[in-house]
Amino acid sequence: MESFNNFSTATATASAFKVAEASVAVATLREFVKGMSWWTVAATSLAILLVAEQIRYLNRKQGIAGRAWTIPIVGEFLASMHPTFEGYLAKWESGPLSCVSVFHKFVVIASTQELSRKILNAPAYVQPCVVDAGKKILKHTNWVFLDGKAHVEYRKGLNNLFTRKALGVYLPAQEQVYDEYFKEFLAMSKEKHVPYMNIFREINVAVSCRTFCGDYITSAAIKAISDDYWRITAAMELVNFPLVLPYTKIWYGVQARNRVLAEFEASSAKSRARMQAGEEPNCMMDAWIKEMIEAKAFQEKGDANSAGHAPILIREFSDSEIAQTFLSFLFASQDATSSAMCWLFQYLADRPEILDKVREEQLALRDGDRNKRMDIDMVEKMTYTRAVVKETLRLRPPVLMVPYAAKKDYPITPEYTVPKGSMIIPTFWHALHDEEAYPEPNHWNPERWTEGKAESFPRNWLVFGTGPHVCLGQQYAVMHLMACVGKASMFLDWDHLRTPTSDDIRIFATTFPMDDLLLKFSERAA
Ligand code: HEM
Repeated sequence: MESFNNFSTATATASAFKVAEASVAVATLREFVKGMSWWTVAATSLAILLVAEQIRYLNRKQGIAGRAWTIPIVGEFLASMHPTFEGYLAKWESGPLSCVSVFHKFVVIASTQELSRKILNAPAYVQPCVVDAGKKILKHTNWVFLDGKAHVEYRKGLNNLFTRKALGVYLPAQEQVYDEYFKEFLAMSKEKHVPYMNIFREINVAVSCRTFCGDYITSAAIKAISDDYWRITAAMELVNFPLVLPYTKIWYGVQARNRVLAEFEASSAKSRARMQAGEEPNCMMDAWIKEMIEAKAFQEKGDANSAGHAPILIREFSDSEIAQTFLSFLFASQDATSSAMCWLFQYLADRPEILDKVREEQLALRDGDRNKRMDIDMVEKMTYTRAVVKETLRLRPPVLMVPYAAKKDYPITPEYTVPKGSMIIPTFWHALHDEEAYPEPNHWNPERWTEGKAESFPRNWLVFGTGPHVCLGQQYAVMHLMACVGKASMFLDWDHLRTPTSDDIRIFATTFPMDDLLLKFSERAA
């Protein structure tokens, strides 16, 4: 007890001294400031803040690559407004871990396969980071913002939409869209080469809407969604005005989002009625709603579903939740799939000997009859066409990086800890251009997937990410690209007008040919 009292007295005395010291310091500072003009006070405060900013930056940076000092206040904001591929590459090549600062945000970039995989598989430390505009457009209630167990649970309920059986159900609607658009391709570029980047964006919206909503959605509504989607992409800026004021980009984006959601919600209601009437599913909404109905029946009566297994009822989802989920799919798929389609048509036009091999495979799979409709068995046997798609995705990955946020201090290497609150970005370029896995990595060589050793390096295949947030639609995306280009090879010839920038990469959410891809289509003789 005695020693406790002594300790308390000593502590109280020390505290009293500290208070006295602090009061003296404040008084001295006050005297010092008194002799200064307001301008001097303001300038001194600013100088202190700027020095503190640099110290903070250096403390976070430690030994990793990056500027020796950060640009005051804005950091690398201006460079981030107009990103170039060459700028990104220089950053990735500067070190396995590098950093930038944008306003107050500290950003760590990982460029090696090992570090990128490590981040994507570290849900205890990181979670996906969506720009502020993303939350406004997709709505805060969207499932993509869930983390940890809640995310895993929600995702489980969506896996059934991408099974082999389900993918087969969506194919007829997809093929119908290819038929319609191929006619448009022929009409559009009859006279001369035209830029196809936007046209490919449009066909991908149409394929997505038909796959998600089947015939519940009209062609006019799909066209409107395609136009609206531009507004959604345009609103996705790194930094937006914080309020949704009328006639700003973000406001147009939110209006567009509302129209898309209204269409998807109405489709979900129609699908629910048709599935409740016991009809066959032919789109993703049908597949989801049918699974829910069957799971409920199983809970109530113990009936196995039509596939003979006991379905799991995660929970019942409302039309509004279903619509929001499909909005997230449209958001996740639209730019990436359009990017892949551009490069695919470009490379095949530039290398006719490879296109000939695709044609040979496609015709053989149709037993010599190019009019034969596709089914899942046929698509699965497209070995060479798959190699062409994979090689295109490898050489020109649509998604170059995925921003994550550090939930807590993250000791990513023995030497470096990513500070809590930083943005941390795994990147994919180096993994996908690794000399060992892909000799001559800048050469487009589909054979590396059939005869070469590319398939022996699954850890390098980061096109669709990895870990708990790995792309949900990857099988569907590859199947759609194979089916589309395979069918095009049967009915269309296309010529690419090469320009000096055809192989350069334009960053527009994803990667596109710098010259917007100038193509001319003509009908192919039977
Ligand atoms: C070539 C086309 C595509 C590419 C390159 C691509 C790539 C990616 C990447 C890199 C991620 C992040 C993975 C991670 O954080 O580890 C992702 C996530 C996602 N993708 Fe894709 N994607 C494509 C097409 C699609 C399609 C067609 C759909 C749906 C129909 C889709 C749905 C999603 C969803 C829902 C997520 C988030 C998953 C989650 O957070 O759990 N993607 N995608």
